Amino acid sequence: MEVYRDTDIDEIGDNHIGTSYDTPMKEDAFELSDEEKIKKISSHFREIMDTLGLDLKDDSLRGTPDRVAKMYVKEIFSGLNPENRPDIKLFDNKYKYDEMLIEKNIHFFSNCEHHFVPIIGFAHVAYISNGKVIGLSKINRIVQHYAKRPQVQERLTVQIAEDLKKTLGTEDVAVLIDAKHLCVSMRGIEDTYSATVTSHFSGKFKDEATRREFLSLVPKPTE
Ligand SMILES: Nc1nc2c(ncn2[C@@H]2O[C@H](COP(=O)(O)OP(=O)(O)OP(=O)(O)O)[C@@H](O)[C@H]2O)c(=O)[nH]1
Ligand SMILES: [Zn+2]
Repeated sequence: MEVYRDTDIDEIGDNHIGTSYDTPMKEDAFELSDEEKIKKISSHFREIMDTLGLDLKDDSLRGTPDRVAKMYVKEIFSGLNPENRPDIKLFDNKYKYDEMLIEKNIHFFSNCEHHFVPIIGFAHVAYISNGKVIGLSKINRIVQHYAKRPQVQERLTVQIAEDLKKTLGTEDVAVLIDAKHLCVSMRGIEDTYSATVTSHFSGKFKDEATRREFLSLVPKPTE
């Protein structure tokens, strides 16, 4: 009898498992300007509304396609454009601070890439300085940058961790995300209470004691 193993999953159907944590983007993703993208999305969204049977002559609905298009490009999906990655200035760790620094309770809104409805949650991020110190708000800005993309929580977690590692020149980074997916609560299974917890620990945070210290200092995932 054939025994099914979890590792067989990538050979089943076209369920290809990639190795990259990059958001899958087309080669020509940046050929259109923001203004051109807004125009195109607006026209497609008008079609969606029209197909749903909405009267686009109504004065409240008339501007919606433009509003949605602008919101996608300039606001909730602005993190797809690498030019919008925040400028990060590092400082020397003159104070020789050698314990972990935690930026906790970073509240974010993202959107699920499967259903395009919100993911709402908290990120808790920590690092141990390797000589450089990052401005606190820049940690929040990095989280917001990757949150402003269609996402899955696993990728969001890894993208934040990998960016910080590169920026700070250290492997000693931890990221914990506790979030609610509206695609699970407002539709489908309609579970209002479940939440999703993901984490990434690398460098010194792989040590049991360091990981435990981090976990003891951030809020427990909602019970
Ligand atoms: N791993 C992972 N899955 C997610 C995330 N956000 C949403 N999903 C899931 O993605 C899956 C998409 O599965 P499909 O079966 O194609 O979609 P669906 O028919 O709408 O699924 P239901 O939500 O179960 O109705 C769902 O199970 C979602 O709950 C995420 O961040 N990570
Ligand atoms: Zn979803």
